Amino acid sequence: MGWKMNEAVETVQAQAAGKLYLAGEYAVVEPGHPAILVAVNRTLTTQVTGRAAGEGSQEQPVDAQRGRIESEGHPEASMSWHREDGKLTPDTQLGEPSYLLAAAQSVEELAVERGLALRSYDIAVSSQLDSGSGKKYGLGSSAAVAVATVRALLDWYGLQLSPLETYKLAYLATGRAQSLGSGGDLAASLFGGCIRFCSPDRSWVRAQVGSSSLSQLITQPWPGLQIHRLDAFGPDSLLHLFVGWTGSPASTPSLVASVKQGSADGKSQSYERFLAASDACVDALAQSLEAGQPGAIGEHVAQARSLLRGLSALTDTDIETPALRTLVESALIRGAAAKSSGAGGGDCGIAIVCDKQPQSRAIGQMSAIAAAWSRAGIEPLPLTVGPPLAALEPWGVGCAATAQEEE
Ligand SMILES: Nc1ncnc2c1ncn2[C@@H]1O[C@H](COP(=O)(O)OP(=O)(O)OP(=O)(O)O)[C@@H](O)[C@H]1O
Ligand SMILES: C[C@@](O)(CCOP(=O)(O)O)CC(=O)O
Repeated sequence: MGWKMNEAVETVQAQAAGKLYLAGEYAVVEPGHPAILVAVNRTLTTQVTGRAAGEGSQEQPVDAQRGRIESEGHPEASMSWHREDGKLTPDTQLGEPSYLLAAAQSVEELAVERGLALRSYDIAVSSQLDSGSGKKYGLGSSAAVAVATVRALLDWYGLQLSPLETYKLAYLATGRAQSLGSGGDLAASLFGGCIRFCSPDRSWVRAQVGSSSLSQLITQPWPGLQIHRLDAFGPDSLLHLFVGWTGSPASTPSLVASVKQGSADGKSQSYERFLAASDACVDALAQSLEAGQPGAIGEHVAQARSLLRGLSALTDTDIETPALRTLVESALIRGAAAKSSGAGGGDCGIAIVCDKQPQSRAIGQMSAIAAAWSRAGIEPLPLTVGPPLAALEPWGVGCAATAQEEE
């Protein structure tokens, strides 16, 4: 992030990373249940540029302010805006709720609470998370657009929030556009690297929204929410993440809704068993990732896969599609740990390979997996785990007692 001065037109920009789930999918939607996520080394950038003199200039009174929001490849989220009663409002009604708009409106609401004058500006979003030719990879583009836009506009208005407060603001913003996800995607996108994440109690958060200001809400502890850094996939790590794309996009909200519905009807005991087993599996995997133990990593990734297959059968939801199964099995027979990533139903699968020594056998193993995937119509994506982007407490001994946000 930074300021560029250009004849009184100010520009500020912020980036957010794409994400992938390694384990704990679906369980993490329930408050307090953990998942492991990584940020990838591809980002989305939001740029905010002040309007020069003329119509909609930032010097004009609030109600005369105007701007344009443009996201490359996303006409549904691009719009011209004006103000109604001070609120940033699209000139024409949008066909669907917009994460980008919700992010901008949330930061402005905070700015007003903190007594700042609203200004007018244009927003431009560019992304490395879609292919540009309409391909959707499942790298968390909606979370990244929310995080990058919140960060850029906070900077634009000179509002200084901690990373955790910024996370909460992005979570509240996305809740205005969609209300089913865990918020793990936002955490990976904002904090970068590899994290262990437990979702906040969404109904508690929702109940606070009416009665607390944004300022109060983002500074309060949130029950259930835990975000810790995992020391895995760093520059000296022997672990490598490998990602394949099945070529078919999936709708996370409808898969999550299907699992919710399927786990409700008289199946609560089996679902509770799934949650408990997932918690144990995620924490065992977190430990083995931090310790860099290939055998244990393989065992726990296999267990996470098998738990998802059980959930799939329990709830009649197609999580590991035939293409994902091919992706996983062709990585397994080449010695990697592998499973679907995220909600499944398409999108991406992951494989983890481990060098015996730095740069030893993994390169050959990875090219064998890439070749097998390509032959099977799976596209290997040239991704690695991205660097940490904001400071976080490490996970580890005693972490349950130091959970950041338990009341
Ligand atoms: N670059 C972007 N700019 C503006 N809006 C975006 C952008 N990317 C995604 N969105 C919005 O987010 C919503 C969901 O997008 P999409 O299904 O592609 O991704 P996603 O939620 O990130 O899914 P996944 O987590 O599987 O990647 C859509 O309404 C879309 O308009
Ligand atoms: C199924 C779920 O646990 C993971 C979804 O991951 P993805 O967006 O499909 O990569 C949902 C969530 O955590 O919001």
